[in-house]
Amino acid sequence: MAGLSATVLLSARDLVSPFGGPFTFDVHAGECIAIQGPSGAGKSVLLRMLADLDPHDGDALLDGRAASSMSAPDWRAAVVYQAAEPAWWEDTAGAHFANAFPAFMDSTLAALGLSPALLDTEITRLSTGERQRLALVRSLARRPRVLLLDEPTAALDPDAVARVEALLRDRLADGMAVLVVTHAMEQARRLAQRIFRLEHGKLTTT
Ligand SMILES: Nc1ncnc2c1ncn2[C@@H]1O[C@H](COP(=O)(O)OP(=O)(O)OP(=O)(O)O)[C@@H](O)[C@H]1O
Repeated sequence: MAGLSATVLLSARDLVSPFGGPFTFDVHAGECIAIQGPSGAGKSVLLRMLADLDPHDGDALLDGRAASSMSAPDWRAAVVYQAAEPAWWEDTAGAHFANAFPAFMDSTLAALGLSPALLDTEITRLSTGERQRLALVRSLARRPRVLLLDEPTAALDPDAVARVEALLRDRLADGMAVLVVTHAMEQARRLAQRIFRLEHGKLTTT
């Protein structure tokens, strides 16, 4: 873990769901952990437990503070989960960014190769890859301490994948932690300091 902060940001403590666990591990500030494993192994459930979105036993801690001692909205503002197929509740992507800083929007859209005009396009008319990158913009606009990404580049071409990874590296350098579920071993090797494998309800480090 050379170059990484020694600061533990997020801790999972005996997290258990009907689909796996107990999971106990620490994530450091600025660290990226990739999670791999077969379809249906429970990778999404693990991320959703960390975001306090799925029922579970055990607890998660942020800066040593237990999720169970915080309100769900406060926890989820700091520990942000991005689904593999994120939901949109307004007609356009732009309507989801009412509170985002213009400078953040300009630089983040440019970094991801997205035209600002896409913000005014109906969500249903956007390509899958455009929606996937706009979902990342939406997640980052919340300024998470920990970002939980569920297959964030599954719909993207190699250039867009490289842009996403570069943007994540920038945020990691600023101290954000990332847990990313990815089936792409090469991506896991490029981004992550540690790679976890989830199979038969158990986590191992590869
Ligand atoms: N709310 C739920 N109710 C019932 N079963 C669920 C629920 N959520 C997840 N599951 C089941 O839990 C198991 C793990 O699902 P999960 O989505 O975490 O798998 P995954 O490892 O992310 O798979 P994939 O790589 O295909 O996305 C699956 O068998 C799924 O059907």
